[in-house]
Amino acid sequence: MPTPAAIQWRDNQLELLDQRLLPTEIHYLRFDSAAAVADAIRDMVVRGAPAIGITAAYGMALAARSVGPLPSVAAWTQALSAARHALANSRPTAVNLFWALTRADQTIEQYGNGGDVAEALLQLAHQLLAEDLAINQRIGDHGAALIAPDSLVYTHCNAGALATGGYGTALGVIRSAHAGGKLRGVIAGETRPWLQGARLTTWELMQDGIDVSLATEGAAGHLMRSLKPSWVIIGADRIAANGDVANKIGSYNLAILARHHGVKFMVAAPISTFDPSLDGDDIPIEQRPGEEITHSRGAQVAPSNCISLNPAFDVTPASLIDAIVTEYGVIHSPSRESVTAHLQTAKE
Ligand SMILES: CSC[C@H]1O[C@H](OP(=O)(O)O)[C@H](O)[C@@H]1O
Repeated sequence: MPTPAAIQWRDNQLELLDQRLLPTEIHYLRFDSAAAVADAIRDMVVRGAPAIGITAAYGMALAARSVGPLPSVAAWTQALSAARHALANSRPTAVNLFWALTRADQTIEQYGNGGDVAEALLQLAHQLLAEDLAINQRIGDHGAALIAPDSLVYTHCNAGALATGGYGTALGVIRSAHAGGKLRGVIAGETRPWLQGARLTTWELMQDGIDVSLATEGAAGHLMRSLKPSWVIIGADRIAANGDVANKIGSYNLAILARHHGVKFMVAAPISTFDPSLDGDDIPIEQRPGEEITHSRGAQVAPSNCISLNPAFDVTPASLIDAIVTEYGVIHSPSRESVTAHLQTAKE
């Protein structure tokens, strides 16, 4: 059975697959307001950089639809600015969210406050959702071309269909490599504290019939040393001008281990994940509630009032990355110069 859609528009309402319940329960929540959508992003009902961006676009469409026919300019402006503020403050690291809001701004500017804006924003969200699937299939094929036959690969967190408009970025590469008969197997790191690897990635790959083994993050060094995977393949939440990459916490650890063990390191992401306005050291890193560490699936696993540190992302320097794969091709040995050149190619 293919992975169910993370995002869908049905019966004139936004439906989000509640990823907090996976893999044991498939349940969609329905949304009719931007504020509720912002809460869903913050609470990780939906997660994953591209999926967050697409969902934010639907949130803006819901805000425009909520204003009703012939609103006053003040009512219109208040509704859309409140929606944009709530969505922009839901999660800080995935730049796709802000890229999608910019696309919504452009749509609103193009239509003014006429009646068509709600429909135009809804069509924008549909377009971003449909485009993302095609983009991921291109990313998958570009990345799979780098993988030699009979390869074992390691992946972290979930950069799959559930994190995108479908197919996935890192898992898109894995799906395309599997389709090409190149994979000996996949090791999926569980990815504490939210367990995207254990709960989402193993679930996606098993449903596709792809040989996947779940491991704790703590085992990564031992497995690289003993099983010698060819690649570590991850997604991204923000790629900076100098080629540094923000991704799920633990990615930086894997990059250091990979370099030490001669394992190549690949980042798979769409162009909408690039942020040329800053370098890696300036990427905002989301700090999430300590309860995500002191409790696991509701069960307390640390002393009450235990002080905890829960950064949701880290930044891997470009020097530890062998390839960044986008829908436009591959940036080998990323640097400020090669990233700039790639983004220029994408604009042409
Ligand atoms: C396809 S990008 C997915 C990206 O997002 C994940 O973070 P989160 O689950 O907290 O949204 C992780 O960083 C993945 O690589």
